[in-house]
Amino acid sequence: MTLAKLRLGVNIDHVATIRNARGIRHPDPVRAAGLAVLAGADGITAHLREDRRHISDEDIASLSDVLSVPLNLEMAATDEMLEIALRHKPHACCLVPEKRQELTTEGGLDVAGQHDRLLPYVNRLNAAGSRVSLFIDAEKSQLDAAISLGAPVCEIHTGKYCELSGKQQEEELERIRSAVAYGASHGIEMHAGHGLSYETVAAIAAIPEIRELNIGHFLVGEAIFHGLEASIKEMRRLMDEARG
Ligand SMILES: CC(=O)[C@@H](O)[C@H](O)COP(=O)(O)O
Ligand SMILES: NCC(=O)COP(=O)(O)O
Repeated sequence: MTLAKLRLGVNIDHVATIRNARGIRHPDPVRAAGLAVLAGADGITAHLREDRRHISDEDIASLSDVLSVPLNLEMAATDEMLEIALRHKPHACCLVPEKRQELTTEGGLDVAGQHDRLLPYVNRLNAAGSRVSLFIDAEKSQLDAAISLGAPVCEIHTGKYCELSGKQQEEELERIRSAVAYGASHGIEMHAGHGLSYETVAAIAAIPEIRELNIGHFLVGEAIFHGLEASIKEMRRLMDEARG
């Protein structure tokens, strides 16, 4: 069976990580976003962290001005980030958890535990016309909370799946499959991402109800060896192959 084509959102955060290592303008993540689009990205994802360790406010302003494809702004649920999102009105806003000391986003947003705190963020972003996405672990309780909040999209955190191996990885994959099926059956558009690579993408891409994958760190790393365009094209090929 051939499944509907998956969208690929290319996350350009770690182009900015390299730029920021020198505090200069090169390499420019906005230029990388343009190349990613030419290579077949259906959208661009950027995480404006509260500590601005990679993407900057100026990057978000430039991406909002120049992108020809949808921008998915990943952000913590804070008043500062809400104000920025309402100013730029990106196509999508993905609410993610943040910890100051973490190296990367360690887990999903605890939507079930913060329902009432998150409600005004979801409502204001929905009202502004941005598609609200909640970055969550593969748990039914989190999806129930997302449904009750009226979020149209959930993105399942695939980081744990990517780090595990053998039976544990298979069990996590099964948890992701059931969560995706559950969310989709309740009308949520299901996305997935975090830590995906050539080795891990196929099993996730083959989950029929998933509509979009967001992939960044691996692609930026692989670009060092094969170039950004070739790396994105290979990821696209693996995703298409997994859809049959
Ligand atoms: C929320 C998420 O998954 C992405 O933001 C991705 O992790 C890249 O940003 P970090 O590596 O800074 O977490
Ligand atoms: N939301 C996941 C994302 O945007 C990309 O994560 P990664 O591939 O950089 O780990």
